Amino acid sequence: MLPIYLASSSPRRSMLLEKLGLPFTVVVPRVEEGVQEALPPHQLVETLALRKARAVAPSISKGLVVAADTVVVWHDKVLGKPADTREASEMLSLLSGNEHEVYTGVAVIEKPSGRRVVTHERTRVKFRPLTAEEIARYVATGEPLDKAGAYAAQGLGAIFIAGIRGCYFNVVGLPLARLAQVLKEFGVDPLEYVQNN
Ligand SMILES: Cc1cn([C@H]2C[C@H](O)[C@@H](COP(=O)(O)OP(=O)(O)OP(=O)(O)O)O2)c(=O)[nH]c1=O
Repeated sequence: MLPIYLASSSPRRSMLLEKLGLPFTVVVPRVEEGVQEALPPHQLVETLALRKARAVAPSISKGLVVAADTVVVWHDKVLGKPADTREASEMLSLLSGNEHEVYTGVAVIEKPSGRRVVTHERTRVKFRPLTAEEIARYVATGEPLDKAGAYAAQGLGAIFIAGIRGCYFNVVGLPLARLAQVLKEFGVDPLEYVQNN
């Protein structure tokens, strides 16, 4: 099986990829994540995911480089990671009582061939109405600050979620079912690996 390299600094993405049971190595990509507002969200996350995979690919001689990027979208407004606590509060006020979309782009580059697959997954998340006090208390925990849309579905942010339509793992940062389909295109099958190892 081709060795897998996860081009990500996100501990969440590592934990999610571990669920597939495949061995992998983390390589932190050095990229600028400037949000290009002009692109539609699915193109934006695919572009950013590919940029991360490309940043790592030159240092790999043989294997698959996997990268991802996640944004929250509310009414055509792309919400990345909040710059500070004020922006985190603003984002949560927008999401309060509404349904939003979470897009994660996934890029896989095969080395040495350079063959690549880039795709994305979209999940709809409905928030219950939040009070100003709840938002203030949640922001004070620090949890929202390094998360797209200023919440963590896998953390305390779970108490805001009234419902999810689509892949939950996509919300946390890596759409596992979609990724497994892409890995299969490169001859990597988690079920086959588990059976043989
Ligand atoms: C919506 C949501 C996002 N997030 C996280 C996933 C991503 O880590 C982060 C979005 O930022 P990203 O820029 O996608 O990723 P990152 O900078 O954390 O890591 P890297 O680029 O090195 O791979 O938001 C959650 O953990 N839970 C959630 O519910």
